Amino acid sequence: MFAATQTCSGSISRGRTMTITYCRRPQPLPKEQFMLEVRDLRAGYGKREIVHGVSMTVPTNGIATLLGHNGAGKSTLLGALIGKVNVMSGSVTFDGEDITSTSIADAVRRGIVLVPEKGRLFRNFTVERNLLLGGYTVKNPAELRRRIDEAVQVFPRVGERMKQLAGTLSGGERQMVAIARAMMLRPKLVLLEEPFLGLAPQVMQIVMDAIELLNKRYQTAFLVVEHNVCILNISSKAYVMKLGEFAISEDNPRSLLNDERLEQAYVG
Ligand SMILES: Nc1ncnc2c1ncn2[C@@H]1O[C@H](COP(=O)(O)OP(=O)(O)OP(=O)(O)O)[C@@H](O)[C@H]1O
Repeated sequence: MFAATQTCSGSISRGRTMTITYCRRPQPLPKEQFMLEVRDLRAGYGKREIVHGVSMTVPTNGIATLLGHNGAGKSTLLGALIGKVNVMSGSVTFDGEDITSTSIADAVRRGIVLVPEKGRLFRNFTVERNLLLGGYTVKNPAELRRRIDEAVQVFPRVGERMKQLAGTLSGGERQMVAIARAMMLRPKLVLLEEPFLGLAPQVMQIVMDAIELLNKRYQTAFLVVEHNVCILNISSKAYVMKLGEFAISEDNPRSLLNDERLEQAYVG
């Protein structure tokens, strides 16, 4: 549902000049349904602990957002969820099963896909080949083609660039292909790292609309790491990280747009 109710300031840490003129109301979700549940997680590199005992949930079919200043530990936390970063203690439950200290391959097999910052496409492959590689476990060619067609419905621009080398795409197009590629496996949970990074407002809006559409159409849950607070408009849960801990945990993310605690968590 769309609601032209208030404006939304842009990135807190990278300037506050952007204005988005409408907001949406996230659908309320039953509180006890979690796709991902993290309990007292400590994680880091070698003996250096970066994430200091955080607990969080990503609602089933929901969009959770993780905000926080540079170096707060957001990427480290994401990495710990999928076996990229060492978990020191605590637990991670995904879709009702314990996956603490899982491997990346196991996380993918279970339906968790990471879209890293800037998408990390295969630059020397066409857009089409990137999408085909994204669906590498889909053995039925007709099904694979159907999924590409559905990706083009969500991102018409991706359809226009199908034969173009990924390395020649614009930043926005790259982000669209990266998300489309992640969706090829119809994951249960997508971990999205800074999807709005460097995007113009209109392109950012296209990407945000697509996240919301994919979430609704495929019941895919998203955990989005962002600096741009506009993501709060489509979020059903939000966390703000500071120095490896959560300074804020919020069930009504839009309320943070007018909440001094958000700015405090960044600069205080
Ligand atoms: N591979 C690594 N080895 C050792 N330390 C690391 C490694 N990756 C990150 N760090 C350290 O962990 C801390 C948190 O970094 P992290 O990338 O998780 O923060 P972030 O919140 O994602 O920051 P940003 O918003 O800038 O991406 C930083 O002090 C960083 O130097």
